Amino acid sequence: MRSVLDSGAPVYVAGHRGLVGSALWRRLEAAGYTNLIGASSAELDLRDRQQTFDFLREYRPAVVIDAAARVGGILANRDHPTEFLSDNLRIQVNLMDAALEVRTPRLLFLGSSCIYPKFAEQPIRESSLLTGELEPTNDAYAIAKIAGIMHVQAVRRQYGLRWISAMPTNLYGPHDNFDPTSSHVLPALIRRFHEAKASAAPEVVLWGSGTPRREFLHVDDLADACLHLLEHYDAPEPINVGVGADVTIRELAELVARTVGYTGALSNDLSKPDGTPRKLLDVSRLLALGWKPSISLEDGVAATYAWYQEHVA
Ligand SMILES: NC(=O)C1=CN([C@@H]2O[C@H](COP(=O)(O)OP(=O)(O)OC[C@H]3O[C@@H](n4cnc5c(N)ncnc54)[C@H](OP(=O)(O)O)[C@@H]3O)[C@@H](O)[C@H]2O)C=CC1
Ligand SMILES: C[C@H]1O[C@H](OP(=O)(O)OP(=O)(O)OC[C@H]2O[C@@H](n3cnc4c(=O)[nH]c(N)nc43)[C@H](O)[C@@H]2O)[C@@H](O)[C@@H](O)C1=O
Repeated sequence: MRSVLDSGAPVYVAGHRGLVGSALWRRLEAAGYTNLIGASSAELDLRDRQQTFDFLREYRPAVVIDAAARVGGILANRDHPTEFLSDNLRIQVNLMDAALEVRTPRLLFLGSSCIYPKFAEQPIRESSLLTGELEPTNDAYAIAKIAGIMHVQAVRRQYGLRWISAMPTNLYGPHDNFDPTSSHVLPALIRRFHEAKASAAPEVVLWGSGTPRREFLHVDDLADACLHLLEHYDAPEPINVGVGADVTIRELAELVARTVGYTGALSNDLSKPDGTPRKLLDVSRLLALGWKPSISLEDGVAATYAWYQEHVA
């Protein structure tokens, strides 16, 4: 019988048109996978239980990667907690219940570093989960993700399926969301500096104080790590995925400004939230599995800016 990780095995990438899903698709294709399955949210709304069960019953994937979610930056999370909770719970519960019914042997659930307490000890180990209060701007989203981790653990315990969870740090790359209000900081700054340069604006405004620290992983490295985990990781605990280093938002802005070629001033809008002061992941468990990132922040920002110029600007 074919192994679930053979290149001919049907692999369903939920959310295959998004930042993460499209990178997974590229990585799986590059690895020779020939039987990839995907559906847009217009074709298959994973919040709809019947549609989700019909889809999984038809395709019976050997591997499911859950990269479908309602995702957004700090303001989208702060202002739409109801949708971030409800949509994400429904998407992941429907997907996992349907995958359980067809006994999908291997499933990777993607969470986020925001599951950890706001003031977790740095770098954040997986064992910090549920040891303190969450960051209020994204607590609803974090609770949905924590429920997903528990869902994976429950299925493993009760049904013996080899499902796993990974917790990526902040991601960026091609096919990101560059919308000025709903996006994450890195694509937001690429757009803002590009537009400021084009209009010769004297200054660019950063949300918040610029002092929070964030860790950024290029999405192609994340996709590579996901494949590595599907091949080498099989345990109930979620596993962190990051680069093991972080920068301040001010430092990130200076890097993006240099990349874009913007030479004006930087100022701060202190009416916007800072969010978590720091969330550097401890990635020692991942490194011990023999994986490491290969794209530096400088190279990744340059490549993402080139992609933005070609596809969005
Ligand atoms: N971006 C980041 O910095 C981080 C992301 N993650 C996690 O990675 C995963 C993917 O995020 P990312 O790629 O950034 O997000 P995107 O917003 O780029 O992509 C999300 C994908 O989910 C699909 N989707 C959303 N709602 C539905 C629905 N109701 N039914 C079916 N499909 C749906 C979308 O489909 P369509 O395009 O067809 O509408 C889209 O392809 C998420 O679980 C997120 O939590 C974790 C850490 C950081
Ligand atoms: C991935 C992660 O993403 C979110 O958490 P976050 O890390 O706080 O995300 P962010 O990228 O939006 O902001 C990072 C920092 O950057 C500052 N900042 C400056 N200027 C802009 C700006 O223009 N846009 C944005 N978005 N932020 C800006 C901003 O004020 C903050 O201090 C959650 O959705 C969470 O749920 C989650 O999982």
